[in-house]
Amino acid sequence: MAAIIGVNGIGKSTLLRTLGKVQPKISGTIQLNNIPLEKLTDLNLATQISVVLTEPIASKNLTVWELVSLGRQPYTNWIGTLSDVDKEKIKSALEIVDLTPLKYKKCYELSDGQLQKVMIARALAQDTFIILMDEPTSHLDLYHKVQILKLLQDIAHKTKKTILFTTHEIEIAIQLCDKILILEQGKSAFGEPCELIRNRNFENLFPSDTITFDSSTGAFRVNR
Ligand SMILES: Nc1ncnc2c1ncn2[C@@H]1O[C@H](COP(=O)(O)OP(=O)(O)OP(=O)(O)O)[C@@H](O)[C@H]1O
Repeated sequence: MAAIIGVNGIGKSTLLRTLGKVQPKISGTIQLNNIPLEKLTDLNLATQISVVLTEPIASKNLTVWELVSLGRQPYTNWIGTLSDVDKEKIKSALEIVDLTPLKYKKCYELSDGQLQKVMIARALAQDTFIILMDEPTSHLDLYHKVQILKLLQDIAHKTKKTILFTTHEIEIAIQLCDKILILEQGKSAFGEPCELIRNRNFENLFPSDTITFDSSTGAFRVNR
C-alpha cells in the first residue's frame, strides 16, 4: 500500500488520474508491465487497474449491490448480464468491506464512510491487481479515516494487490503505508516511511516557521 502526499496543488490527483489513464499525460512515459499505457485498450486496462475518484457517485439511486456490480463491467457482455463468477466476486467484495447486511440499501441512504466502502468494494469486484484511489478518506472523521486506511492496508497485504492513493493524512500514512511518494516541486522522494523519516524528507514539506516535523514521533507540530 502506497500513498502519494504533498501540499495542495502539487499535482497528486493529476498524477493519480494520469496513471489510471483518466486524463492524458502532460509529459513522460507510463508503462504497465513494460507496455506503454497508451498501447493498452480501455477494456484491457480496466482488467488491470481500477480507479476510484473523488467525484460524487453518478447514481446514488442504485442499491449497494448494483453499484458494486458495475465493477464487473469489463467482464460482462454488452447488456451487462452477470455470470455466477461475477456474482461470486461481488459477494466476496461486499464481505471484505463488511457491507453484506446493507447490500439492498440505496446508496443515498448510506453515510460517507459506508459509501467509501462501497467504492472500495466496486474496485475489489473489478478484480484488478492495481487499485488507484483519490483521497479515499476525505469527508471522514478521524476514526473512519483510520478504519478505511486500515481496511485498505489489510486488503493490500492479504490479496497482494497494489493500492496507491492520494491523501493529506500524512501521519496516518506514515503509520500504515508500506511506501510513500512525497511530491515536491523539482524533486520527489519515494520509499518506506522510516527511510523517508531518516532522510529528513518530511521536514521541508511545509514552511518551517509554521509547522515542524518531529522525526522521533513521526508527527507534525504546530509552531506557536
Ligand atoms: N506535472 C504537471 N505539470 C503542469 N501542471 C500540473 C502538473 N501536475 C498538476 N498540474 C496542475 O496543477 C493543478 C493542481 O493539481 P492537482 O489538483 O493534481 O493537485 P493536488 O496535489 O491533487 O491538489 P489538492 O491537494 O489541493 O487536491 C492542476 O491545475 C493541474 O492541472
